[in-house]
Amino acid sequence: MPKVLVCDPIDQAGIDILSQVAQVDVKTGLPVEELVKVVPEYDALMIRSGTRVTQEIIEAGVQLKIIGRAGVGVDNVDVPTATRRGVIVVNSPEGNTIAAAEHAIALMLSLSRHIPDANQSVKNGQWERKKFVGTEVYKKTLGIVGLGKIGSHVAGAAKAMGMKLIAFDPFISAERADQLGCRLVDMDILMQESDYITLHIPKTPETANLINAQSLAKMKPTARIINCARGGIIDEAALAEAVKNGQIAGAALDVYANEPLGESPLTELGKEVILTPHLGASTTEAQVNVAVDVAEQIRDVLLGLPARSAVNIPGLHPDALEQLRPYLQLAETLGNLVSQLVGGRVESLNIRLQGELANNQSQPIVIAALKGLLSRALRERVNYVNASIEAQERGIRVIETRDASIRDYKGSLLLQVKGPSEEHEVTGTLLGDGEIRITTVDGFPINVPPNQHMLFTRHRDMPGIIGKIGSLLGSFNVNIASMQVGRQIVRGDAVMVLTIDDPLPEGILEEILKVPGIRDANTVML
Ligand SMILES: NC(=O)C1=CN([C@@H]2O[C@H](COP(=O)(O)OP(=O)(O)OC[C@H]3O[C@@H](n4cnc5c(N)ncnc54)[C@H](O)[C@@H]3O)[C@@H](O)[C@H]2O)C=CC1
Ligand SMILES: O=C(O)C(=O)COP(=O)(O)O
Repeated sequence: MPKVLVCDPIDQAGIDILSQVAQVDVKTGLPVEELVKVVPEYDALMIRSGTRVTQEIIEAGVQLKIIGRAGVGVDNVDVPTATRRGVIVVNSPEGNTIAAAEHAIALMLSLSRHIPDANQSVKNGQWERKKFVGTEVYKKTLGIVGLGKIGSHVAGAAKAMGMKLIAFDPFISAERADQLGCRLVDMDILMQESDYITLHIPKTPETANLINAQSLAKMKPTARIINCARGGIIDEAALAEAVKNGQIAGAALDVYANEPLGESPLTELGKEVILTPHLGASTTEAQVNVAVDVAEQIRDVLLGLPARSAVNIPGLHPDALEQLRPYLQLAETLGNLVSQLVGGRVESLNIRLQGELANNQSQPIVIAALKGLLSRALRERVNYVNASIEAQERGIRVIETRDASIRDYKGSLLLQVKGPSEEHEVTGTLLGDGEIRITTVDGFPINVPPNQHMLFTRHRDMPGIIGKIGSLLGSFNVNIASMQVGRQIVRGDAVMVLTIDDPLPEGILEEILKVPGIRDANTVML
């Protein structure tokens, strides 16, 4: 049974799902050295923001197949190392969107009405109405940095409160911003015009220290900034300084460069600064959402199925993935088959999506074909995560074409593979029930389901050959399950495809090649 290590607190609903297929150990708060020691026995890790999955941990995780982040940000995972090692990294892109957006709004209103300090004052037995006079957000300008899922939800809520919206997001179209009632501006304008600024961008090398002493100096003295995205996007020392000097009116932070926060100039400031301990995703609803979402993906991957939100495999909407899943299997099977026909090194793959398949997103299908193609050489080391990198590093040229006009089947896939000395092509399709059929080999029409043990021959179409092969296999005690011959012209060349119950015994291939009229013979294991 596979083993999953849960390193941060996650909802029981996720643990229940994982337990269907794996032994689940919950060990939260392990120091790195301890994690490096225990990780070799685990097939999967499930984490939140509390665990940093470093290169050292991933490299020690010799069995690791998947790292599941029960949340959005994967900046605490060394994704490039995971990718190189073929470890899938998944997250839950939408599970905590609402929770994080509502927390940002809560912080904005808390800042404008001094709610945390007012609450504390009443609890201390005081009644200080004058001290806590606030300001309204109505008709004030909210500057949203990052108009993705969380930023968009914040925009909707802020709009409903009558705020004016401006946004900075270089990857969002003006039409999308328009739909959300936002005016796209550059970062300088956003800093200058906003009464409130809220950050909803990932932490990347470009966004680190995006808000620094220089940019803070552009803000209005009445303006406030909220960071519910990631620590390290704001220079905390510069922010503390700006608040202290009255250069800006206040700030609310949920995330910090180092967590837990510990000693910081921010904790010494008064009611102008509100600090929460990374609570953006901490709602009952969000925790169930992300735990279930990520646990289901870990379960699927451990069962050999694709993950729907892998951050290091080409993204595909779950519905599209569901529809494409049988074709991924087809592509992988054909890749595996044709690589065995070619025999050794592969120089190029020409992949053609035909019929209705031509209208589909090709990238996952190409990756599946490459995975199949490399599986003989790399075995379980190759997967959907690293197949493209492995192919690239081996210098395999990939050419993709589409032909919607080919209507021999509803949708079919053609793979042409060139090696240094041999070149082969196969086509396959799916039947109504999703069963795979190999429909051509080197241009010869056949109709064969893939089988664990197969024999492919190329021969001259002449009487007696089929009988001879049959007797030869019989003399080696090989049981034939099915046999098919495909030809283009009578007494020209033909292919023969046999499915057999057991692997071919040693030496038999040499005997087959001696049969007059046989030009080529290959065993294939699928
Ligand atoms: N405090 C908390 O507990 C939580 C924090 N988060 C953080 O919130 C961030 C945003 O999450 P989502 O909205 O779901 O992500 P998203 O991917 O939907 O949106 C991010 C947006 O940022 C934009 N962006 C990227 N680089 C940018 C740059 N240099 N300048 C301006 N815009 C840029 C992107 O175009 C995208 O529209 C996450 O990366 C995560 O770090 C997410 C959930 C909970
Ligand atoms: O989802 C995110 O990116 C978050 O920051 C939430 O972090 P958490 O899972 O609450 O440790």
